[in-house]
Amino acid sequence: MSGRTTAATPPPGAAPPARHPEAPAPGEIIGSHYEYCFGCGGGVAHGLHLQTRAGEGVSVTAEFQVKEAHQGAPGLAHGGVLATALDETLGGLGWLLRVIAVTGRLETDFVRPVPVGAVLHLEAEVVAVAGRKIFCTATGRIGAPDGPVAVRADALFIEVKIDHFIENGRKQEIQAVLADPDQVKVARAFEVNP
Ligand SMILES: CCCCC/C=C\C/C=C\C/C=C\C/C=C\CCCC(=O)SCCNC(=O)CCNC(=O)[C@H](O)C(C)(C)COP(=O)(O)OP(=O)(O)OC[C@H]1O[C@@H](n2cnc3c(N)ncnc32)[C@H](O)[C@@H]1OP(=O)(O)O
Repeated sequence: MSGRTTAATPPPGAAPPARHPEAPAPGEIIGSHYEYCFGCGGGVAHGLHLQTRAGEGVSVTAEFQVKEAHQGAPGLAHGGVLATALDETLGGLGWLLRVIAVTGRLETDFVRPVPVGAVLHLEAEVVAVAGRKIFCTATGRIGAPDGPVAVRADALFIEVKIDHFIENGRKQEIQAVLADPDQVKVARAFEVNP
């Protein structure tokens, strides 16, 4: 069952996604975009620590082990945390297109409860692109890449420029990022996008 709305459905005339020639090779790990990202940063003690990997075509995979700090009901993952795992995995698709994009809409189906200790195997792919709008989908399966589907999402990501972060982020973090040459390299990597 899918609760996809028209907002997350590509309009007629949307283009099939094109893998960028400089996209990471299938199997290559896509590094964290920001050390203090709750989804992928190594600097967040109770974060999800997702490590996303490039897949075939315009797709990515990742694994998320549910920890005690991620509970909603006793012994079960919080739905918002699972949505975050889907969102972060979908965010990795920007690296395959070589665009910076943020979540505009995330429509999530919770199909099965996910116990603490379980590993959620996540997969996301771009379905279509229309201008700045990137239509994509993701699933999270319990225990194995072909395990039972626990969560799935349809999403609309919107391409933005670096200024989106510079103009909207809190000053102290933005200044710290701009002072870090490695982080600037990550942020600027997509600016020239033929
Ligand atoms: C130097 C410092 C930089 C440091 C950064 C470091 C690294 C950066 C690299 C990568 C980071 C990138 C991503 C992170 C990766 C993963 C994390 C997971 C992803 C997230 O967690 S990310 C956070 C949550 N996310 C937001 O924080 C967005 C808040 N939001 C906005 O900032 C605006 O809302 C925005 C920009 C989305 C759009 O604003 P806008 O003004 O640019 O464009 P506009 O409104 O015109 O929309 C254009 C077309 O999209 C349609 N549209 C828009 N929104 C829609 C919706 N909700 N439903 C249906 N349609 C929608 C319109 O209807 C129109 O469609 P049409 O063109 O057909 O009319």
